[in-house]
This record gives sequence, structure tokens and C-alpha cells, in this order.
Amino acid sequence: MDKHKSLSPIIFFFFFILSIMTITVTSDACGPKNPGPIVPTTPLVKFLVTLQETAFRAFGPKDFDPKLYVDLSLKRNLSITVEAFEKLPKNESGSVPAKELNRFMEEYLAAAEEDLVVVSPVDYVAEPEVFLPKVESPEVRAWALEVHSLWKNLCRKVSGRVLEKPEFHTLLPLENPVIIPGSRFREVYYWDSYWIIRGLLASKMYETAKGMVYNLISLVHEFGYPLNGARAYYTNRSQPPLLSSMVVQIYNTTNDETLLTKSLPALLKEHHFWNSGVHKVSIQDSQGLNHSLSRYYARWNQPRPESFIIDTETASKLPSKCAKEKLYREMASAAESGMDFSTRWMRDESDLTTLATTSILPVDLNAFILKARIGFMLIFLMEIDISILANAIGDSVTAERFKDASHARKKAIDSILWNAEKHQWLDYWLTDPDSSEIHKWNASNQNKKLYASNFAPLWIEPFSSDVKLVDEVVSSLENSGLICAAGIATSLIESGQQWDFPNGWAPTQHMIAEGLLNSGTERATQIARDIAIKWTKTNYVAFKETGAMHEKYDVRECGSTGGGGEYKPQTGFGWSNGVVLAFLETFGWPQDLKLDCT
Ligand SMILES: OC[C@H]1O[C@H](O[C@H]2O[C@H](CO)[C@@H](O)[C@H](O)[C@H]2O)[C@H](O)[C@@H](O)[C@@H]1O
Repeated sequence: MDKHKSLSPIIFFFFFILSIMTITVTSDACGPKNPGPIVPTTPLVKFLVTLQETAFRAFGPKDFDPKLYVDLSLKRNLSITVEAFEKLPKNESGSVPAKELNRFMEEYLAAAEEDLVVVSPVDYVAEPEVFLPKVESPEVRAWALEVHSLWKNLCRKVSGRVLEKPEFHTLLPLENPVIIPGSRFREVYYWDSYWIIRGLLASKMYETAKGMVYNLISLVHEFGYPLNGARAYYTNRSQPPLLSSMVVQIYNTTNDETLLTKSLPALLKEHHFWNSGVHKVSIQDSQGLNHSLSRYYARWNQPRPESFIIDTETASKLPSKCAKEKLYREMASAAESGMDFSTRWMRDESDLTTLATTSILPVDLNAFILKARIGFMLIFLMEIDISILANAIGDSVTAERFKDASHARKKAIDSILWNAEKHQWLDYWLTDPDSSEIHKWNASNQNKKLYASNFAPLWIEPFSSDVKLVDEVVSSLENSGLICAAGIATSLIESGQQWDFPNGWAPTQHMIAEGLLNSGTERATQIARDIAIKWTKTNYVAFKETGAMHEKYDVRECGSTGGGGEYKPQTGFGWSNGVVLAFLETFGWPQDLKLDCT
């Protein structure tokens, strides 16, 4: 007994030292010695974040949208505004009274919508010539024209005030009008624009589509890549690389060679962004062959300004500053993937603080870059497009270089991401994501969980043209349980994250249905059509019910919306409009095909 008593201070001391060591090791592992790349933000964004925190304390959590505050613009110089802000009275708890804060905002800040002007697109006509020729049903034609008319509600031009004093605004000055997603997303978004453009092409709005591409090109020239969205707080990251696909789609419809010539330098720059520095990962396959794939990696390690109070709260349970900084980078990187947030990026599907986006080689990204392995599938796609473009403008050397690059990406996707037992492509977890050494492939590092993105490479020609492969993948998709009453679910994991079950998103439906259709087999075509019909019905039924298009839908039941966000009647949502019109253009709607949920 006595012996134990005398040992306890020693044991206590031992554990004390051990816990200090653990904290120290954690700190080092988080990387204060090597904090990783950061793109600094502007003084205005920093001030608006402080305002957001102050407003949260003053107004409380009910209906509080943190993004609203970083979308406000200045009426006077920042220094004058900050001086007045600092003089605001504080109550006993240290927060600014709501009344005083409202008064300050009224006097010094302009509302979030004020830096954008609603404009009618120059090429909008109420009834375009040869509109959706395959749609026979009068009800569907009438509804499609309503959806088409919603482009007018979503078209914005940057106001003259932003061009005059860009330092007063977080909105970035873009030359051409844009179609925005809508609701709280008041600015243009990168990957949304791909499906918006698909819809604009169905609506014969070629000038608006081209203008959006020229805006993205201008962002590449200024920042080196298309930004997540056109705001000063999005400069630290991009979104899934679909610019080349936008260019190819518009070119295929309009034969506009000027667009090709003007796009190519920007596409090459963007390709470099995804295939160099922190985005590039070298990995050796089981045969000892080296490959190069891409990953999402935001150059940021603070809470995202547009979600500052939420990210800060999420990180609050972490033990150290550097653990928090690491999580913030993973959050911003998940936003770069377009899928913020999803269990795809989480080590523990019930704990958002285990986000580890930068440790993953994603199938869809790499397919986008082959169009480039499937988080690896997204990157492969872009290389093919660039080769087509370079040929079209007579640049055979560039074309050849990208043909080789696309073959290399295809091989990398086959060796690292393909899983021959599941007949799916699987995201790959890097064991030591910060190492600059060549990683060694290990079968157990493939993420065996089911995500719709495991089928994304179907969207890329070298895969969709392989009949045997398509057959295996189609069976796997059919048996997966992902195809539900209202379309394809993003995953079957009910995690509460928005890019998981039960949410269905427009990009997922379209990418997979189009991939199946392009493969041309009877079964694949049937499933593609089934997905398109389910998705179109869901949009139709929800539209008739609510008068609005929604950002996402609940796939369990035809016509249910995914909730979240405010969708007023007579509003569209960019990519939902786009995919509905694109589906109707491709698949049509026979007169006898029902529109209700039976
Ligand atoms: O405000 C939080 C996040 O909002 C955006 O993400 C979501 O909306 C985008 C626009 O429709 C869409 O592109 C993205 O896939 C959605 O998850 C934004 O892109 C994020 O960066 C932002 O943190």
C-alpha cells in the first residue's frame, strides 16, 4: 500500500511529462516549422470577418448567415469605417448592442446585393428557335420555358461602383454578365458554371455562355487559376477544373475558333496549377511504375471568411493552434473539391474535425484533369480537351504533349484508383500526405466506401468507350443502391454533411447519366434515361409545389427538396436549371410519359 502511495507522484510526473511531449509532438506534426502555402487575404475581408463575429454576438444564432457579412461593401474608406467601428459602445458582456450595430451598418456599409446589378441577358428571348426539339409533352414544354425564363432572375453584372472602387468590395470586378447559382450565392461559382453553361446552350444563349468563360479566363490570368467564386475571400482556392469542358461544349455548338485561341493559354496555365506544387502527388504502383496524380489543396489555414464563426466553433475542441490550422486548411480544401462537406474527406465519418482532404487522391478530380485518376478522374478529362483544342488551332506539338499526358493519366487512374473486385474507381488515402518522396501504392489505402464519385470516370471517353469495362461498372452501379426514387444519391452514409445521403446534386446526376449515355450500350443508355427522368420529375414536382428550383434534392422521394437555404418562388438555382434543360435537350420527353411521381 505504502509503496503504491510513494509511487503515485512519480506516475503522475511521468504522465505529466508524457502529456507535454504529446502536445509538443502534435504541434510539430501540425507543421509550425512548415506551415504550408498561404494566399494572404485583404484588409477588407479581415474587417468584415470581425464584423461577422461582432454581429453574431449582437444578433444571436437565429437565421444568422455568416456569408452575408463578408458580402457587404464599404460606403467610405476602410480606415474611417474601422475607426467608427472601434468606437461602438459595448455592453457588460463586451458585445456591441444590436441597435448600435444596426445603426453603424446602415451608415457605413452597403447591402450585400448592391454591388451587383440584375440585367436581362443580351441573348435571352422568351421562346428560342428550335427550343428542346425532343420535348413533345405540352406540360413539359411550358415548364421548360418557365425554367428558361429564370435565367433572367439569375443574371448579374458587376455594378459600376465596384469598377470605380474595387477596394470597397469583396466582389471581384468581372467584365461580362454572369449567371449566379442564386439564393445566398450572389456571385459566380467555378464548377457551377459548367452545368449553367450546358443549360444556356440548350437555351441558345451563346453570348452569355461565352462571356462567363471569358470571365473565368480573366481570373486565370490574374490569379493563375479560376477561383472557387468571384470574391476576394475565395482567392486561396479553385474548384473542380471544368473550364476546358466548358470551352469544348461551347465550341462544339458554335464553332467559334476565337474562343479556342483565347482560351488555350489560360487552360495551359490552369493545367500547370493542378499538376505542380502542392496539388501534384507522385506515386509508385504495385509493378514499380511511377505515376503523377492530383489532389485538392487550398492555400489557406484559417477559418473560411464566409463561414468564420462556424469553422471556429468546429475547431474549438482541438487541442492546439496548429491542429486548428491544419483543420482549417482541410476545410478550405474540401471547399476546393466543391463537396463541402462529405465523409469522403473525413477519417471518422461522425467527426468533422477529422477532415483530411489533402491526404486523398480523388477519383473525380483526376478524371476531370484526364477530364485527369476519378478524384484523379477529373484531371484526366482536362488533358483530353486541351489536346482537341490545340489540334483545332493547328498546334500539333501541344496536342501531342497532351495526348501523351492523357495516356499517362489514364494509366495512373487504372493502376492507382481502379478496384477490380468492386468494379469501381476508389479514392486513395496517402499514408504520409506531407512527404515529398514518391508514395508507394498499397491496396488497403483505397477507400472502399461507396460514393457516386466512384463512377465519375464513366464520364471520360477512354473509359466510356470500353464496352467490357462499362458493363462491369454498370452492374456495380445498379447493385450499389445509389440509384434512388429521385436520382443518384451522393453516398449512402447519413452523416448530416450536405454532400452525403440523402442529398442528390445536379452535377452528380448529369455527369453519371451522360457518361452512361456516351458508353452507348443498351443497358447503360436505359439507366442514363432512368436517372434523367427521375431527376427531371423531382425538379418538376418540387417546382410546382414551391415555385422555385432548389440547390439539391432529397433522393429518397420524388419531388422532395433537400431543405436548407431559402428558395423563394420564381427563383431558379443555376445548376438545377442547367441540368434540367440539358437533360430535356438530350433525352426529350414523350407526350405519354407521366410527370407525377407514380
Ligand atoms: O458558404 C459555404 C460554402 O459555399 C459554397 O459551397 C456550396 O455552394 C457552391 C455554389 O453553389 C457550390 O459550388 C459548392 O459545391 C457547394 O458546396 C462555396 O463553394 C464554398 O467554398 C463555401 O465555403
